[in-house]
Amino acid sequence: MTWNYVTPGIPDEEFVRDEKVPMTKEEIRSILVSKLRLNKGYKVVDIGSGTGSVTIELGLLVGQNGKVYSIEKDEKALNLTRKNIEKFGLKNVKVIEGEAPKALEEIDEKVHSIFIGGSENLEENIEKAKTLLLPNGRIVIDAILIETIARALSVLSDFKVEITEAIIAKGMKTSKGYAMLSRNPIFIISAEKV
Ligand SMILES: C[S@@+](CC[C@H](N)C(=O)[O-])C[C@H]1O[C@@H](n2cnc3c(N)ncnc32)[C@H](O)[C@@H]1O
Repeated sequence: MTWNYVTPGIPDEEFVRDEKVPMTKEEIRSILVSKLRLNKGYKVVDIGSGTGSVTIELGLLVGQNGKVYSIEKDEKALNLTRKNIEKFGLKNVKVIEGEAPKALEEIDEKVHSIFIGGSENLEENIEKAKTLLLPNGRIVIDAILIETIARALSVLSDFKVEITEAIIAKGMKTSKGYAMLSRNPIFIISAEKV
């Protein structure tokens, strides 16, 4: 299927995937993208792009005058990010190969929002991300571990913070009807520069 929409929450099956590379699921992507508060022409960063699913959502939303910097350190994941960028025909993404925060040094302009989906070097990444943000810029982090919330909060005292827990269940058709299957709860930390 060709994807002709800018609505967030692209179905998971639209992406080129590999079971060894974890992907942020479509409902979670919808929430976190809304927390990034985007507009056409915005410049955004995806730290730990994995399959590239968030990068693709961001690229479609900011449009051709916007820009997405997509950072990934793992070769297999990078390969998937590139394949998905190609599949969705995006021309507004710059893929940066390497580990943040060092890889963030390749970004030579201020940005509106930064998404952190990879938790390695989290505190350092948040500190570096702060220096790249425009006024009222936002940092959004998604996490599986409750410890990640504490780590993020330890370096966000100068930001206005909101924490959301998303608990999603999906219907699975059985012979008797739909049974709801729960997925892992995900924490979404949204922080705004004040
Ligand atoms: C949970 S996955 C991200 C999933 C991604 N949002 C998606 O939908 O496919 C986390 C990714 O972040 C990467 N990562 C973790 N810490 C990183 C860092 N400091 N710099 C660059 N990549 C990082 C990992 O290699 C992994 O691919």
